[in-house]
Amino acid sequence: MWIGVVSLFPEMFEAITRHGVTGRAVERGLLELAFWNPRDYATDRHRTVDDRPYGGGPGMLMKVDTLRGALAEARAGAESAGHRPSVIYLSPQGRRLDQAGARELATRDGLIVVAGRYEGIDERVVEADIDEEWSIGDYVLSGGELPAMVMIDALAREVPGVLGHSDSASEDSFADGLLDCPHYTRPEVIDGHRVPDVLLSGNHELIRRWRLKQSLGRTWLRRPDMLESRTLDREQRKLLDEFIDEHAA
Ligand SMILES: c1cc(-c2cnc[nH]2)ccn1
Repeated sequence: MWIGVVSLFPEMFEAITRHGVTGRAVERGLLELAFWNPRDYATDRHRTVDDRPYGGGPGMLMKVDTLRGALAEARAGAESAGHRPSVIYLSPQGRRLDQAGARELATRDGLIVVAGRYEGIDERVVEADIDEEWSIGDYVLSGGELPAMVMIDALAREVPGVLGHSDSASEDSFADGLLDCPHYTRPEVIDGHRVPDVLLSGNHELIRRWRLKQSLGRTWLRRPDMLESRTLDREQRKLLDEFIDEHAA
């Protein structure tokens, strides 16, 4: 998947281009990131990239001409790579990113992701140049780079071939709308606390049912809202009822 990034700090993205699942996806050509820095489109001696807000008040905005210069080149880059990308702006005013949203974004014919800095960007640029605003949560950060990396990491895992058999996405509970079950690894006992016997049994069907029951139970306890929008099948209903009975006991 082709992703163009407009950012004043492209070097931040080494966190995903040089490490882990996303780093390997880039190496294998399954994920392609290209960067355009508004500072490269500054024409003044100080290479200015911010500007004062009309109406006064604290803080600055991204300078319009340098931002739009980078955006125009990113569009040209997408076109020459044969893509017709959606242009995404990361902001607290956007649609909340969740697993379904990541899955949807992974199907697009490329993305251009705009990472804002300062107090953000001119509203006329949002209206003219941005297709969709997306948020990773209700908090204000120092810029859009970390949210952009969170979004790219989440959608990259949905790109066919990115996750190998050793990765977990197929088991990822969020992938099926539940919280994840507890996980255990060596040693068998930590401070007197043993690994649940079922996980040592070698009985894969019992283990599958235990893990599903734990996911359902955890979701019921910690995120009941996720269950409201979900129809449980017969097995899931039975396992959750068992969990609730055991929890009440
Ligand atoms: C997306 C973007 C942001 C953000 C961008 N710049 C400051 N905060 C916060 C949450 N989700």
